Order: sequence, then C-alpha cells, then structure tokens
Amino acid sequence: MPLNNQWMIKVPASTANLGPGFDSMGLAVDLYLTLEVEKSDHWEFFSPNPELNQLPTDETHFIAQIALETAKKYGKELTPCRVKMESEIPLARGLGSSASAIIAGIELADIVGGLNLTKEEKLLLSTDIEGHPDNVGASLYGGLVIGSYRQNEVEMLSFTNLSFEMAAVIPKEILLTKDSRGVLPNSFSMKEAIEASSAANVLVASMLSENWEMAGKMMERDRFHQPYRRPLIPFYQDVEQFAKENGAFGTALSGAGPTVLCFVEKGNGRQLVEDIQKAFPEMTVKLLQIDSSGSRVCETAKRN
Ligand SMILES: Nc1ncnc2c1ncn2[C@@H]1O[C@H](COP(=O)(O)OP(=O)(O)O)[C@@H](O)[C@H]1O
Ligand SMILES: N[C@@H](CCOP(=O)(O)O)C(=O)O
Repeated sequence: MPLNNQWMIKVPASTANLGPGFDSMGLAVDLYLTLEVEKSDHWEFFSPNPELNQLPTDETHFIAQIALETAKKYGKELTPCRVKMESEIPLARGLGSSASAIIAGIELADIVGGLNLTKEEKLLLSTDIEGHPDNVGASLYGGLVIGSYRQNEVEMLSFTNLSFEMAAVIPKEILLTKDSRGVLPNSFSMKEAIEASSAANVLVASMLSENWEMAGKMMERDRFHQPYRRPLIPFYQDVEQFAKENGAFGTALSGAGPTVLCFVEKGNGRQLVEDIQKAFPEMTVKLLQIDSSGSRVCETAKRN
C-alpha cells in the first residue's frame, strides 16, 4: 500500500518580557499549537477548535501566508497543504499565539518545501516577521531565551532546568498586541533607560542564580512597559497582591497582556492555581510548566 507524506508540527506557547526583559526575554510554556499537514491540490485549514475555525480556511490563512512567504525567500513555490490545526493557546491573551503561528508556518515551509533551514535561519526569519525575538525565540528553542535583534541580526541564548512554574490568570477579554504596544512611549530619558535596563540585567542574573526573591522584585521594577499597560488591565493589581500573599515570588504581565503570570517555586504551583481560581472565579487559571524543547516536527506515514 503506497504511503503519503504527512507531518506533525508542534509549537509551544510563550510568555514574553517577564517584566523588564521587554522585547528581549521569553519563556516557552507547555500549551501547544499542533498542525497535522499533508500535501494537497489546494490550501485547506480546519480545526475542531471553534476559535480557530473563525480564521480563514484557504491560502489567506496566516500560517499559509508565512509558509508561502518563507518558501519564496528561498526561491521555492510551495505545494498547497491540507492542515488540521489544534491549539491550547488562547488567541490575543499575551501567550504568544501569533509567534507560535509564525514558527508553525516556517516549520511547514521548511519540511514541505525541503528548505533545510538551520535554527538560526528560522530565528532570523521569524524575528524579521514578528519584529522582536522574545516569543518566536522561545517557541523555537524552548526554555528561557534572552535575545537581541538589530539590523537583521539576532543573537540569542536559551537556558533550561529552571525550577519554577507559573499560574497564568487569563481573562475572557482579548487584547491585541498592536493595541497594547500603542500605549507605550516613543522615547525614554537616559535616567529612565538606565533604571529600566538595570532591572532587566539584574532579573537575568537573579534567574540564572535561582535567587527567586530578587527575580520577583525585578519583575515588578520594570519601567519599559508594565506601568503604561496597567491601566488597560483592571484586575492586574488585585491578582498581583493576592498571588504575592499566597506564595508567588513575583508577578508579571504575560507579553503585552492581558494575562497575568504568577511565578512560584516548583511544586507550589498547583496550590496557588487553586487559591487564585477560588478568589477570581471569572478568570481561567492554568498551571504552566516550562517547555524545554521548543518546536518539533515529525513525519507520520499515512496509508492511501
Ligand atoms: N494558530 C493561528 N492561526 C492563525 N492565526 C493566528 C493563530 N494564532 C494567532 N493568530 C493570529 O494572531 C492574532 C493574535 O496575535 P497577538 O495580538 O499578537 O496576540 P498573542 O500573540 O499574544 O496571542 C490572532 O487574532 C490571529 O489573527
Ligand atoms: N515584547 C512584546 C511581546 C508581545 O507578546 P504577545 O504574546 O502579547 O504577542 C510586547 O510586550 O509587546
């Protein structure tokens, strides 16, 4: 019986910034976008997830657009695909759904178009599209990523084996990243820039030395974005206060929000999730673990 190529692409969600690491720090978490892909005579996207079914189903789908654009950059015309898409990543809540879709599109172009891209090439392609490497880097590499993007160059390092977990407090309301970026200032004084970047530097140092108390303090000392975004997220302060009183070592806006992440040492997350859920029944509260692997692609054979 002949076999047809079929691929599975699995991409983790991510949380960006962790407070002051604005546009440069990201962390992959264990919620996944999964695609089952096979070659076809036309583009077709479908999903058992009603939220994803509201997106275009043909080649105008965001993931198809990314895949076609990527293949074109390498001089290839991509064969259309039939794609079954499932996702645990809520859209427009600050958990990097768009970045995971960008990585999925690049992985699709790579595997179906036989581009043989390196991870570094995928990182640069995805950062050029997203404009910052934090979410795409985390979705691609897994773990905690720290990156710098300038003039079509990205430098990034990824760290795993960090012993914390998170309670994600996710509201029903969406907040588009472009709207949440719209409230940020265009410039900072030298004094403000030093305050903001020093908090980010100490955050990295404290995380890598597992000094959670200091990490939590730095998350809340952010000057780049959280002070400006706070007014868009009315429950932020109450969640922050409750989480700190109930065992979290720090809280931060997840990406551009509106999700708030509460960081807790490994083993204490489940209790914190239960407590927050009871106190904020209108929110979805999820326990998140770090994904250490990043995106993965495997070939699955399908019988004709
Ligand atoms: N799996 C997906 N397939 C197609 N488009 C997606 C997918 N995931 C996200 N998107 C697009 O990205 C938008 C959300 O991006 P954004 O505002 O950056 O929020 P976030 O990345 O924090 O979830 C969605 O409204 C949708 O247009
Ligand atoms: N650094 C970006 C991150 C946006 O993340 P998202 O998950 O909200 O798309 C920002 O803070 O704008």
